[in-house]
Amino acid sequence: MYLPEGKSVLVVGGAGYIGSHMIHLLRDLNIRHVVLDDLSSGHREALQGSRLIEGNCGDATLLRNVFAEHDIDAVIHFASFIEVGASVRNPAAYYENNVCNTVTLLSEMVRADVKKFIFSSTAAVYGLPETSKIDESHRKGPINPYGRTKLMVEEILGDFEKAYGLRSVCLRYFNAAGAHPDGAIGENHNPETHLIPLAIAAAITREKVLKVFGDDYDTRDGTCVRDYIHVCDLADAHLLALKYLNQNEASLAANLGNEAGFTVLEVIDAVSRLAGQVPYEVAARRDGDPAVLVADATRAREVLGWTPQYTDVNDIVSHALQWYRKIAA
Ligand SMILES: NC(=O)c1ccc[n+]([C@@H]2O[C@H](COP(=O)([O-])OP(=O)(O)OC[C@H]3O[C@@H](n4cnc5c(N)ncnc54)[C@H](O)[C@@H]3O)[C@@H](O)[C@H]2O)c1
Ligand SMILES: O=c1ccn([C@@H]2O[C@H](COP(=O)(O)OP(=O)(O)O[C@H]3O[C@H](CO)[C@H](O)[C@H](O)[C@H]3O)[C@@H](O)[C@H]2O)c(=O)[nH]1
Repeated sequence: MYLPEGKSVLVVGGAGYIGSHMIHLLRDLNIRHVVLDDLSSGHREALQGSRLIEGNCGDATLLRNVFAEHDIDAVIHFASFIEVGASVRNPAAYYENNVCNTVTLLSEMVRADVKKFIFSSTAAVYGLPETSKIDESHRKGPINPYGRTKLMVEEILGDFEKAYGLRSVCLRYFNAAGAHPDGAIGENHNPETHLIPLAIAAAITREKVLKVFGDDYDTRDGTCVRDYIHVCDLADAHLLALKYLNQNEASLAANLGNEAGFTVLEVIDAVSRLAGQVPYEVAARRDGDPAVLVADATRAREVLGWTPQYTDVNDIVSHALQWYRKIAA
């Protein structure tokens, strides 16, 4: 249903946060897979024994060997640099890794006649929202280099489909959060910039005060609203995207979010209830932060048949908390 008999999926960036949850799911379902990751931000132990080829997806020679040795039917591409602020300070590194290396990967796929691709895109391709919920037809206007790298790859994918017949599913995640409920894997970024793990660390260690970036936005309490989506629900959507590419002739772009927004202060409240009081102070706005980002994920539900399982923010926070306690122990 997901792959033709005997074939494998290549998971690029599978040792990272979201990628490792994909690998966990593939292993649970006995779906053949191999991981390519340069471990620039990923963790070998997050693979829990799945096969790792250590290397960069911009290395054409390595890719040629990977495609020659493994019977790959599809590629899921999680590998990229992910920090909006760093992309503003060092755009060259972001265009190099997120765009140039991806073009090399795509070109080697075409050379090896591998024509199915699932891409980690982002809500950041939309830029400043013009509607309360964002659907896929919303105007694209990224406001930082990170978002532009993702939109560029989406456009490149359109050209590769026309020219070479390479089909893709671009999954535009909103805010990935949470950890595997079995406690085995979770978010381990260094430096960590994401709200939920930082709020948990502040509550547990009480060493650092969480900075709330702005309380003068036009929202119900003045802080930014985001759509937090559980990382296991993201992994499920990739599986459905594999099925989609196996059963359809078309490409697709789909939002992945819970269609509900939480303010920064509401997230702090949820963390405070589960982990203890979060020490915080209001700081200046962070550059490049839209006030509200909430998904309309109708297309993922209707076309892919996706139903998120962990829609309660308390589940998202409690899974992240369980993971935090494990790595802090
Ligand atoms: N975390 C989020 O909230 C979020 C939201 C929207 C989109 N995304 C996208 O999802 C993807 C995964 O995000 P994440 O949070 O798991 O990030 P992550 O940094 O945890 O994982 C990325 C993985 O890719 C690897 N990698 C990076 N460049 C590589 C290269 N050139 N060759 C081989 N491996 C390479 C890293 O070592 C790491 O294991 C990224 O593309 C990101 O842009 C993430
Ligand atoms: O210490 C912090 C960290 C975050 N925030 C706020 O919390 C919200 C969420 O911030 P995150 O850094 O957790 O996530 P982002 O919304 O900035 O970005 C995430 O989602 C984007 C898409 O919406 C991109 O894909 C990006 O890669 C991904 O990290 C934002 O309003 C941010 O200003 C704080 O107030 N204090």
